[in-house]
Amino acid sequence: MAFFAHQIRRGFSSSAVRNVVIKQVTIIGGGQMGAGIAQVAASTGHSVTLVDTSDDILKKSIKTIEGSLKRVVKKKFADKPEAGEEFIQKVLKNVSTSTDVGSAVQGSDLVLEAIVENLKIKQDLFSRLDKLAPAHTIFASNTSSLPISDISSATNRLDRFGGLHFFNPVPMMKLVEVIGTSTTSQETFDSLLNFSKVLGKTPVSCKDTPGFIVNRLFVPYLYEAIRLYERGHGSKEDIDIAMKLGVGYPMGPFELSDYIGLDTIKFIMDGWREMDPDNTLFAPSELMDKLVAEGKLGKKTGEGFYKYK
Ligand SMILES: CC(=O)CC(=O)SCCNC(=O)CCNC(=O)[C@H](O)C(C)(C)COP(=O)(O)OP(=O)(O)OC[C@H]1O[C@@H](n2cnc3c(N)ncnc32)[C@H](O)[C@@H]1OP(=O)(O)O
Ligand SMILES: NC(=O)C1=CN([C@@H]2O[C@H](COP(=O)(O)OP(=O)(O)OC[C@H]3O[C@@H](n4cnc5c(N)ncnc54)[C@H](O)[C@@H]3O)[C@@H](O)[C@H]2O)C=CC1
Repeated sequence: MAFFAHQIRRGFSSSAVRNVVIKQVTIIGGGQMGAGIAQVAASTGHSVTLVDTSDDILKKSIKTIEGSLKRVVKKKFADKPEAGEEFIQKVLKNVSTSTDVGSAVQGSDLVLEAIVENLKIKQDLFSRLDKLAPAHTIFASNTSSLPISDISSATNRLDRFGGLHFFNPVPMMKLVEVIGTSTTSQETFDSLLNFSKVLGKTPVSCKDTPGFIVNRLFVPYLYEAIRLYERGHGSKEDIDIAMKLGVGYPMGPFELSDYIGLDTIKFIMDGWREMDPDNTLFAPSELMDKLVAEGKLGKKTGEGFYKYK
């Protein structure tokens, strides 16, 4: 009886496949997160295809991966620079790029999406991919805030769809949140959990609730720091120093907001406010709205709360 209940909870269906050992990975979106995940997957021996909308963006993604790998080997192969260079070349060989999602998903065991944080765009992508990818392929989203079940509803593979939420910078951050919806099969969930471990990360299991574990606690904190500054209760610099030295956070909330991207953070909060308008934790910030409207999105555009030039 317990086993049966368990099967229902995870939406075990006749179309469910066995535990998939993930070897070939397609990552859609070659921005900060997609490039980082591609790097870590390729470094752990996976064959990776990175997809974005133009070759220019993909060239930038590969440059980012190369730069990040150089930082990794500087530490890991400090006394053996030749072995370090060999490692970089081996990892880069595991990554190919494409602007054609149709061909990129052929033979793929896992399609992991890390494109813009917008439900409609993610749904459109997965709806197309559902028709193009092999039957056994697992789909996962790296969304920061959107319900996985809303994204997966655009497909016919509800049992083979879950969330894999990585943290920025991916090569450094050890956590992965693994999200199962009420229809994710146990096999799919286990495959995603195992994949995270093979990447050298520590997975935690999350319910499909807004912001999962980390962002539900973390994004309201970032917004409260901004509102505190707007109320004139502290300078950006002092708030950053206070949170670094007072509670040992490696970055202050303004530095970290710029690092993540103000568009991503604002999108998360706007979505939650729409769902729960009376929750004061989700109150907006005029300054955040203004900076995003001006295209000052943080480090990636050269300016956010601070300037980077
Ligand atoms: C929005 C969401 O949905 C979820 C999120 O991601 S929320 C954001 C979560 N992330 C955080 O909270 C990040 C907080 N910051 C940190 O942990 C640290 O500041 C950090 C890991 C980013 C950098 O570490 P640091 O010691 O403070 O600074 P830094 O001197 O730049 O880096 C030290 C070493 O780390 C490594 N490193 C840092 N970033 C790296 C990267 N992107 N790739 C590879 N190696 C990197 C390098 O070895 C680097 O040495 P070099 O500078 O000599 O190359
Ligand atoms: N920035 C962060 O700290 C974190 C972000 N995330 C989530 O990861 C996702 C990506 O975020 P970032 O990498 O920061 O964004 P980004 O803006 O750096 O990169 C997004 C990339 O997706 C590409 N793209 C957009 N639409 C596409 C499509 N239809 N097909 C192919 N490529 C497409 C863009 O060209 C861009 O290169 C978002 O869902 C975000 O919420 C998750 C964890 C942390």
